[in-house]
Amino acid sequence: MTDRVIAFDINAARVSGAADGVMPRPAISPSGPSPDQRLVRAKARAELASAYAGLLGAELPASDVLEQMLLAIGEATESGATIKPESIAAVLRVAGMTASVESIDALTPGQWPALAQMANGQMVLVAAQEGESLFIYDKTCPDQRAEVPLREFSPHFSGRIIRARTSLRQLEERHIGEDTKGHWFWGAFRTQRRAFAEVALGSLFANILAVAVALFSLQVYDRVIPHQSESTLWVLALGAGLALVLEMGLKLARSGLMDLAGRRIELSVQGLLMDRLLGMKAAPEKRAPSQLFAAMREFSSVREFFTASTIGTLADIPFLFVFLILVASIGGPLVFVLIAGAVLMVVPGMFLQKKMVALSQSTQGASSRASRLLHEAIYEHETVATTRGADRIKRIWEELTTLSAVKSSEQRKLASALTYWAQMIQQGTYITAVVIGAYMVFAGEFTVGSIIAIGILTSRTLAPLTQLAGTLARWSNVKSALVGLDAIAGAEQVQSAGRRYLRAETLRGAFELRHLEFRYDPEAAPTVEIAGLAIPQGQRVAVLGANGSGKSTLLKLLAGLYEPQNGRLLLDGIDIGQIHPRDLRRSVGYLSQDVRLFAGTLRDNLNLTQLERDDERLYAALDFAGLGPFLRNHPRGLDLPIRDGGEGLSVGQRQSIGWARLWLQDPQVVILDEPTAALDTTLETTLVSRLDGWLGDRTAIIATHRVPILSLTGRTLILQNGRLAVDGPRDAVLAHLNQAKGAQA
Ligand SMILES: Nc1ncnc2c1ncn2[C@@H]1O[C@H](COP(=O)(O)OP(=O)(O)OP(=O)(O)O)[C@@H](O)[C@H]1O
Repeated sequence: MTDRVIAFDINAARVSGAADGVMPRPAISPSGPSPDQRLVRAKARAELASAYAGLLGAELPASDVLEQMLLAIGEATESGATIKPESIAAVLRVAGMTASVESIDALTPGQWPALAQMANGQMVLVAAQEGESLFIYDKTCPDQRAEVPLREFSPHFSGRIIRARTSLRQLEERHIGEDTKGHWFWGAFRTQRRAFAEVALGSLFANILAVAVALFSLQVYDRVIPHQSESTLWVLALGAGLALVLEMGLKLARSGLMDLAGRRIELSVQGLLMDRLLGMKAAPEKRAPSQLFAAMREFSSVREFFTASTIGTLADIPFLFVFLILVASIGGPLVFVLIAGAVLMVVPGMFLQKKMVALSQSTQGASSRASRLLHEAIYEHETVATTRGADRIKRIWEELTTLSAVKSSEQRKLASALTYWAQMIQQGTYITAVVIGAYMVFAGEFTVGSIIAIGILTSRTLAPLTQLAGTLARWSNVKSALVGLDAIAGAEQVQSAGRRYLRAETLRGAFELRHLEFRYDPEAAPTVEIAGLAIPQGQRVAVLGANGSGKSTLLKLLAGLYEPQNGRLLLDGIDIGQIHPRDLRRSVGYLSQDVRLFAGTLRDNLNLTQLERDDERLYAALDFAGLGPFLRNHPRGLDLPIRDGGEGLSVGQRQSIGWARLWLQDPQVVILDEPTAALDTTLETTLVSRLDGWLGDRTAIIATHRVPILSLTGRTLILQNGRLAVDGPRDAVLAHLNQAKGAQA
């Protein structure tokens, strides 16, 4: 009986046998499971979670789960614990499902499929329960299911299960097939519908209470004063005072609610914008980085607009009608004076919207260029100083700041004019209403109390419109900021929403190019144009060519960073665009000509995936790249600070960091752009001697001008103006080149 249950553990053991490509980790503590064992368990659990997601119709490859699990292992290593079911539930939630850990008292068919935790900590995937049997996922069985009697299962069951369900959003995406989230910005408001409904309700009551002061005056002037009734006066005053306190309480609650909703919207929108920015397809011909930078910065104007005070103003506007009805009931035709005043207050703001938007676009354009210049002046300070470029920068800076100051002052003037206009009309309406009211008193149609009440109501009715004039002026900033942000939110993504990519756990690395064309400038000749090229799995190819011949561009195409405009690029016989971007990035390593570092520590820069928790592995990577001795002797070692802008190491050291990152990634395909250009000859020779073994049967495509690295390759391609001019075995091509050189000499 126990054997059956232990057989579930065999899943873990079997998976451990398949733990290829994962570096062994040394044990950290003698007690408890070693990191190796944890890794094996994580792998087994990843497989189970993946199989479970599959049962629910979701695509969640084990490799993706494993990456999340490794993060969990890292955290657990520090606390000495192992992976908890909660972490598995969290991974399932990351994949878009709803998942929770539940304790159950009895085994019933409705609970499954679910992951069940056994008393010894193991996990099993229970697919179904029929009669007195459970069907358990077991990949060694022909139909991947093993039947286990309940009485054998129950004694070993811990009572805890992880239950996941497909979320409504996933169902919508799966069956309706369109992006159901709506507009990236306005869609976020939809999620806060409830909060806004509460705000509207609060506004309704606050506005009704606000009427109290007008009614108080009406009663005092018309009833209390003529009858000199002191007690009524105090009762009315008390009632009006109470209404004021209630109104304030309601407004406070309303602003708290709006603040909360605003914060939630901001967090979700900012998160979405960052996701879109990070997931953007590289399209050098379409967007300048400075535009993106400026657009993101302008989000602050959007944020400022949607603060509680603005939304408060907007929320009060619909209740203008409540006041108008009240005015009509007290003052009859006087309501038309108020309506005319209201129209006059907002019309100029509406008409001037276009001009305001144009002005704010100019201001934002100038300030975004100014910030790019500032960026250059700070980060490229040395170049500016040594190339005597300071005068140019200063001139452009002055031009841009003048432009931005003039445009923004025009904008401010217009906004002030609109506000003053609105205030003037508000006062004018008041005077007109009082004058007409006075005539009505003369004619005996009206009381003095009514005039006072109308006066108060006029101010209350038109007050939100005065603020609206200012709000409309600020709205122009938001409108132009949203245009820039739209470009980010709508940018083509590496991973398109709603698309099902081909999942490939590992890629072997056989490339085939057919009539491939790529150009940066749509009007110009192709930068790379290759009629046909096949690189078999495991081949090491050198790409040579003059500066600007298209080597880097070809490499970026092969790495899947750029998309060809024409032709096909196949990896392992599959169009590279079909492969899931995560799988592509996992299996295809790319070392660029210019290795960039990020602000933080050296450790952060090596461990960009956050999957590496083991400093020994980081040192092994640095040893491979030739930086080990330097860093071991350095007082800060892996904590070496990398400054803002990625400074802190020499160019050659940065290239070595690139090598170390590649070693940690351990990909099957390596694409290297001038990978030793910045290294000294000693380090280059050492690295090349290590590389032969490391490259093994990986496919390697290397653009280079250096001879030592050529010795690693067997085939040479020469590019000329983006076209393949020569393709042959290395020695033959080099001999031919030397002959040609000799003939020229
Ligand atoms: N981001 C870009 N936008 C526009 N044109 C580009 C861009 N990158 C490269 N180019 C152009 O494409 C052509 C090929 O450039 P590429 O960097 O691929 O050449 P390369 O062979 O790698 O040169 P090098 O040996 O100098 O590194 C060049 O004429 C270059 O001007």
